[in-house]
Amino acid sequence: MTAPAGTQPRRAGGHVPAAVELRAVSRHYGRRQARVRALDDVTVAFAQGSWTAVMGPSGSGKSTLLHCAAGLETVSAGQVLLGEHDLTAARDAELTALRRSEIGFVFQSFNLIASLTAEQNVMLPLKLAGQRISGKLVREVLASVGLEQRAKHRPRELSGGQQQRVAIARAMVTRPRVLFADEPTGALDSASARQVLGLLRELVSGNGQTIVMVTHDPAAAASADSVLFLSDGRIVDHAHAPSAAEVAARLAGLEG
Ligand SMILES: Nc1ncnc2c1ncn2[C@@H]1O[C@H](COP(=O)(O)OP(=O)(O)OP(=O)(O)O)[C@@H](O)[C@H]1O
Repeated sequence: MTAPAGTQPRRAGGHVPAAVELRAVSRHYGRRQARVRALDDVTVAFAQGSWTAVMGPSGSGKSTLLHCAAGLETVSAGQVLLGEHDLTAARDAELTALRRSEIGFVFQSFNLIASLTAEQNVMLPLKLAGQRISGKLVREVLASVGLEQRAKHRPRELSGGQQQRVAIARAMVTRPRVLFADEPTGALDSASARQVLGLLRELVSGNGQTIVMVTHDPAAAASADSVLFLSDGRIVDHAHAPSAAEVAARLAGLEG
């Protein structure tokens, strides 16, 4: 199915290129009777500088979509394009390099390394990518998430919201083309969640960052520019700038 045009907004002066695009992507698990079609012929383009939330009932394929788009999972059919790179045609070494330089990933459970300080966690992707580590850049990225005073703190010395902001700084330090977020506010209280969503908004509006975010929370989804709804591995609905109440109503319709 082709996603509605709103997923790939047009702006004055022409067409906004896609940061990441899925073309007729399917992903199956298992064989024969046990076969599950987690994604079923999904075509969607996420425009540069857009923030899209992905919602749907449990098991509808949200995480599978995110993982396939980020090159963390192979697809059974179709193509995933990250800018000019075809992830589905990339060899392992190229895929690893693309994941390190072009993709940022933020998880519900933060996934920070407990023994490292905030700044060491933020440096890690640069180290892994074999890039020069600039202390100035690391300080700037930590400052951009409001944690310049916490550089030397370890994760256990930080609140959940602060840990997630370190995780966002870590994901952003390589200046990725796309930031993928899997339930980034799922483990946070509502005040910390609002702060993290405010930070994501700044990244999109201030830096033109592209964000694709899976969430179960209608309020979080309503913070994005648009919301895609999945059901049984297919895109079944799309809303542009909906309110949290509209998101909740559409989701209830799918879960019904
Ligand atoms: N490794 C796997 N092996 C077999 N089936 C899988 C695997 N991963 C996911 N699935 C199945 O694929 C379907 C989609 O799963 P996915 O995790 O993408 O859904 P989701 O919408 O993210 O769900 P939730 O909201 O519960 O996290 C489900 O039926 C799930 O059981």
